Amino acid sequence: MMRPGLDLRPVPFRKMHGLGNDFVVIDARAGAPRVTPALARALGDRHFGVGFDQLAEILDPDRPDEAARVVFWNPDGGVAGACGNATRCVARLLMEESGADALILRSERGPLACRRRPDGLIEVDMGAPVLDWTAIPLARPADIDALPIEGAPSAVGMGNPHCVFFVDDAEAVALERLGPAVERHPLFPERTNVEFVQVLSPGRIRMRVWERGAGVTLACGSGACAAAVAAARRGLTGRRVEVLLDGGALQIDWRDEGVVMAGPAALVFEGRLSPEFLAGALGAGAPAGAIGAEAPSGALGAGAPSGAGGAA
Ligand SMILES: N[C@H](CCC[C@H](N)C(=O)O)C(=O)O
Repeated sequence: MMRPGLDLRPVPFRKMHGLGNDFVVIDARAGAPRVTPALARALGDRHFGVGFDQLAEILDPDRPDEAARVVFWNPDGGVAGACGNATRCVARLLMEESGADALILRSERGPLACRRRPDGLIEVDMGAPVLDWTAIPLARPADIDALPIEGAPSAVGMGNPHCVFFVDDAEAVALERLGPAVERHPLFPERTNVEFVQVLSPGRIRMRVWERGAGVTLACGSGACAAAVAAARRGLTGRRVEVLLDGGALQIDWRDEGVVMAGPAALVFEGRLSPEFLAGALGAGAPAGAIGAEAPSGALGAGAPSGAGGAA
């Protein structure tokens, strides 16, 4: 039931995807109400909500040279420190809005330089890989190129943790069985995204992914970056590779300045979340300034990171 006094105006959103890794994008700039963990969970439900692999929330920049800040939510209500495919989608939207061919977004991990290439693909510098076990993070010191887990996977951070297995046949991997077990392996205190990689040639790899807080997805940009770094560190590939995902291909180039990813960003539809959906999703409890609150006044809703067990 809708409480009298609740401000449940329709909330505009966009549905986008990068290689079938799909996103709801909510523009919370200019004091618009913020996303909460409860809204992310309700909206992420593919039957009772809209459904997404991640929700990208666009916030006002806090530096004049940056276009916006962006927060990535998983459907379990947790926050992800990085999302490569959604970064390209948000970059595309804001480039179309401003007419610029390049801009800087800021995520939890820092600035992300984005540009539109002449071939129409969106390119993002995802930053340097995190190769220090404390920062990935791992629970204890370990060789990040051969973790003490069956299959001796690699660990790489891209603003979020990744555990990369090298396999002979990526198609044969039981992703839905292995993914959740590795996601919650005690070596990863904030849980982890899980990639299975088959090296096809020094310039091409095949990858399938299980995402922390989301499950099997058709593509993962940060995961493709992590896989490319892990493969190059093992000498299996060069530093430039094409990564073939279930939803299509990404180009990854591990340069001195960072891991540069290029791929498409697609807009599917624009819609509005109905007051009825919001009332059911949020019940009586949205904090001030959040979507569904009594008095949206710009206060920030707080989300616990997926990794900190924020998903209830
Ligand atoms: N799909 C995203 C990554 C989401 C990672 C998220 N599942 C996490 O908890 O870190 C990408 O394109 O990079």
